[in-house]
Amino acid sequence: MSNILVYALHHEGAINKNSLGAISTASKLAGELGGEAHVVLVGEDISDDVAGSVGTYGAAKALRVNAPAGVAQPVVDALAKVAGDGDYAYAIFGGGLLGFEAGAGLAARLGGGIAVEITDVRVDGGQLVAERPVLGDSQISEIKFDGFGVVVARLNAFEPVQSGSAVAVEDVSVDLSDASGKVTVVTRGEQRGADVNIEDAQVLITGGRGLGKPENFSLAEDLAGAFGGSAGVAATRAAVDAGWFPYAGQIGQTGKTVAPKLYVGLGVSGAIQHKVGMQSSDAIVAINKDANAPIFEFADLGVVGDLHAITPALTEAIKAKKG
Ligand SMILES: Cc1cc2nc3c(=O)[nH]c(=O)nc-3n(C[C@H](O)[C@H](O)[C@H](O)COP(=O)(O)OP(=O)(O)OC[C@H]3O[C@@H](n4cnc5c(N)ncnc54)[C@H](O)[C@@H]3O)c2cc1C
Repeated sequence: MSNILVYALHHEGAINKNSLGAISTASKLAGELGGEAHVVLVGEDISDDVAGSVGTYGAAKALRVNAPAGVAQPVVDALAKVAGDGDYAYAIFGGGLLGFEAGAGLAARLGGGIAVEITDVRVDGGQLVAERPVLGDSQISEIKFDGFGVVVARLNAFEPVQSGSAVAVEDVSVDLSDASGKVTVVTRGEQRGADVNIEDAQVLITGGRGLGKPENFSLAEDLAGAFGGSAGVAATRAAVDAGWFPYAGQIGQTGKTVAPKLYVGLGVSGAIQHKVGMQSSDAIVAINKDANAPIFEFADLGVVGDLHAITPALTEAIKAKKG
């Protein structure tokens, strides 16, 4: 039997969407391996409702560890303890910086292997095979583990799928290592003070340097507003570096990876470092005045023209269509 451990990140009573995706994926894979997905939650005030809710995404067990949240070392201690007490072959993390840190620590602690930025995992010959895009996402490498395997997903790679019902919560007592007390979370908040969540948006309007000035992000906001609730606004690094938009909303190699149903680029050239963060979008629309802009090479629909004229007209058209 091969059970799979999952680390679930939570904040203010909600489990992180990427963690929910990891739970759903782990539960499906564990089923194929003849095992179960067991979820570890680390924190000081996790309610029964929050912890037990992991069962609704397929987990067979919710294991709650009373330890500081938000830093890697207590997570490593917690997962290593649970892994040592049970029959586990793999651990899956939903992505993000804490997942990288804790995943690497866990692999080192258990003498296992780690694969990061994973976009898919399957069972083959009774073991997990993880897929990792390489060379600017132009190729896929396949990774198998010799011993305990830690899989850290790329953000938004694993979709949360509801299945099952809430489970009883088991409290696990963990002796924290000395290193666990060496780092304390002082405060939490978005970098540069912005509250921008681009990963959950179904429609993302992305502003690039072609917007010309920060005030013109209102064009992107108006268009997102016309689409409605699930739409958001994001930016290229050029726009972020210019101080036009918060870093939390940056798509790309040094920003976030997104996969909305619809991506609309306003004055975005489509540099490779931007492309790697948005190329998994279901549909890509680009408005750019330069017919040779690289974004037209991978856009599903390209509009060559001045965004200042086209975007307000598009916003009105969407509003009219939506009534
Ligand atoms: C190590 C490294 C990491 C990086 N990481 C990232 C990253 O995470 N994310 C990221 O986005 N970039 C990243 N970059 C930067 C990247 O290489 C590009 O410089 C950046 O993506 C360009 O942003 P842009 O498309 O907004 O600007 P530009 O490349 O300047 O493009 C602006 C576009 O707007 C068009 N335009 C201008 N005026 C109009 C108009 N009136 N109407 C319509 N179109 C118009 C132009 O034709 C042009 O194509 C990184 C670079 C490096 C070296």
